[in-house]
Amino acid sequence: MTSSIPLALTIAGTDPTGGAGIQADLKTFQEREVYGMSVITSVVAQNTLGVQDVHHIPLSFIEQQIKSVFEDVAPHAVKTGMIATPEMMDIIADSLKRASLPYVLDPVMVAKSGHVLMEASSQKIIQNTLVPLATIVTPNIPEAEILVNFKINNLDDAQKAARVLVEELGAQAAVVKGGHLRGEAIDVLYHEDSFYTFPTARRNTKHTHGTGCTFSAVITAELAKQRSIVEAVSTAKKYITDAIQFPLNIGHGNGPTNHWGHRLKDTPSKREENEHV
Ligand SMILES: Nc1ncnc2c1ncn2[C@@H]1O[C@H](COP(=O)(O)OP(=O)(O)OP(=O)(O)O)[C@@H](O)[C@H]1O
Ligand SMILES: Cc1ncc(CO)c(N)n1
Repeated sequence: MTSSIPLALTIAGTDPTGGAGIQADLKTFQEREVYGMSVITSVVAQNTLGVQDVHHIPLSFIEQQIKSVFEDVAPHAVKTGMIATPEMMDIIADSLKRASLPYVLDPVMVAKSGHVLMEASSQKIIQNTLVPLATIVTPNIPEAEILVNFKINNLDDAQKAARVLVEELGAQAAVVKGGHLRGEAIDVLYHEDSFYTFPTARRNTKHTHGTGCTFSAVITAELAKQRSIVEAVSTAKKYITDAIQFPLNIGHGNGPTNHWGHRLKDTPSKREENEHV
């Protein structure tokens, strides 16, 4: 039975402190009023200070989780986050090919803390298996550099990378996120022969754990509602800006963003409180 309620699925790793991975995705789906579902690839012992340990879920069990979801509650859009090994990529690619639905690929490689979340041997595999299936791929600057194989030092390079991801590597659209460049936080989208830029002021904060997961989860939620790619990226940029703007100050390190930040921007006292943070 097909549902009129938008349904989104995330296939990713976990963050027990709730700022990144599956937990961030589900919070984001909920805030965007989309019913959220999740398939876990790796259980990660991590917090705002870093990654302490990783336990990979056996391949057959990842496959079974995906089967359980699709046999009962077929999603309208899916995203993938942390996929650590080439073998996991292969089985996920097979499932996505069978399902044929909007697919957001967040090519998670390294956590903000510097911990590697994707085996080096997977970096080439992701290029050949998952990028060509993506409705949109959402790398940060270091991830884009690995995928396109050149350095990105400025906006021009980011645009060039977004175009390569589409025209040479086969994604339908690509947004290169500017969180790691200097100056304004500018994201660059390339889709249907056109560039779109989404600039915001860079917030001087250390609480950016899980920004990429949250950003791609919004895009997934919006695609589940059948919004266009440009509209979905624009909504994601606004949502993550609000989530960074109203920090929660949780944890001893790089804390999570505020997934309900978008609800606070119309509250004058909250806005003033955060104006100078
Ligand atoms: N300091 C900041 N101020 C404003 N916007 C930011 C800042 N840092 C990141 N962003 C925005 O957050 C979104 C995610 O970008 P970013 O490059 O941080 O992703 P990421 O590195 O994949 O995140 P993570 O690995 O922590 O999940 C983008 O829209 C980016 O422009
Ligand atoms: C599980 C997971 N996915 C993605 C990231 C990147 O933010 C993270 N830290 N942990």
